Amino acid sequence: MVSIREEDIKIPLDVPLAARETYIRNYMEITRETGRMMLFAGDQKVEHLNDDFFGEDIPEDDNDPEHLFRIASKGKIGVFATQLGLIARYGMDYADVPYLVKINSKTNLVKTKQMDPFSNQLYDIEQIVEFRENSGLKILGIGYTIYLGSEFEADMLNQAAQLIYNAHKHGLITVLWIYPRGAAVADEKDPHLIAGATGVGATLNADFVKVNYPKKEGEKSEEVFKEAVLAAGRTKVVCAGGSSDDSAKFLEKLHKQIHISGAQGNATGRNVHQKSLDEAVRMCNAIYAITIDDASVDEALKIYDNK
Ligand SMILES: O=P(O)(O)OC[C@H]1O[C@](O)(COP(=O)(O)O)[C@@H](O)[C@@H]1O
Repeated sequence: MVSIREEDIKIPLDVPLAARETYIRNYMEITRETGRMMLFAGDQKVEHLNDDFFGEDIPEDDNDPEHLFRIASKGKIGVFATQLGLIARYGMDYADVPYLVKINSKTNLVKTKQMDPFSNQLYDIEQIVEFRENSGLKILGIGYTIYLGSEFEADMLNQAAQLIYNAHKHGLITVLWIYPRGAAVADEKDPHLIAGATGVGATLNADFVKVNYPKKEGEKSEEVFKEAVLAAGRTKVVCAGGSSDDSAKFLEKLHKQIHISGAQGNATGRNVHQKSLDEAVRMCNAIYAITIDDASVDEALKIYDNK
């Protein structure tokens, strides 16, 4: 198992003295004292409407938002990311879950070819901090999506910068989802562009930046992804999971992202929740084993197969 000590954490200098202890506590909890993050992404009810939750090959359980909370409480995770509204509705029954509030979201109804994407901020940090105090829940961090290259890029960069500055003031951990997208973007998964995105995450002072796994004809993703990890410097890089894949293939890919590319965790949604509760929990535990316990793919598969 990889582990870090409190003194290993490079606390960003916009965290004021009074919030340093909270920042350290949140960082240790979100990374389970390893420096790596396993983020369970449950923000798709806005991002993809009901497409990810209902339909062929998706178990009925998934159509109920509580499925996400059941997984987050029964499975091993670092943090569960979703919108504040869902946390407020279900948090009383899932008080042990570590939460990350996704501050902006947009649906997939307006297509990129119709209009460049813009995801506006839903809450400010003062409200998140108020919610943390009123609910007593473990609100460890915030997340925000930037569509780099969109004609609304400047607004999203500005909101992200302000949110991170204010979040750090209160000791909250910050995760940026950065997806190059819009008319100006020819290839969203171009490795060099993804490296540009993680570099932007670093300049905005995000603790973690979440990107799509790069793809390049004739190259291995785990190799070309190294550019993005390096470009992020002290900001840690994690990958989105993408649409549901064969579980063994997914775990192998994750192992390579961490051990070949240098990613510091993962941020997975559909590959976990588009399963029955029992299978989703086993998948969480297998992902956690690779991310946090440094397990091999075989060891993780045994956990997934319940052997
Ligand atoms: O690329 P898209 O379709 O906008 O997807 C965005 C979604 O992907 C995620 O970043 C990761 O979720 P998945 O693991 O299901 O891909 C979600 O947090 C977000 O809702």
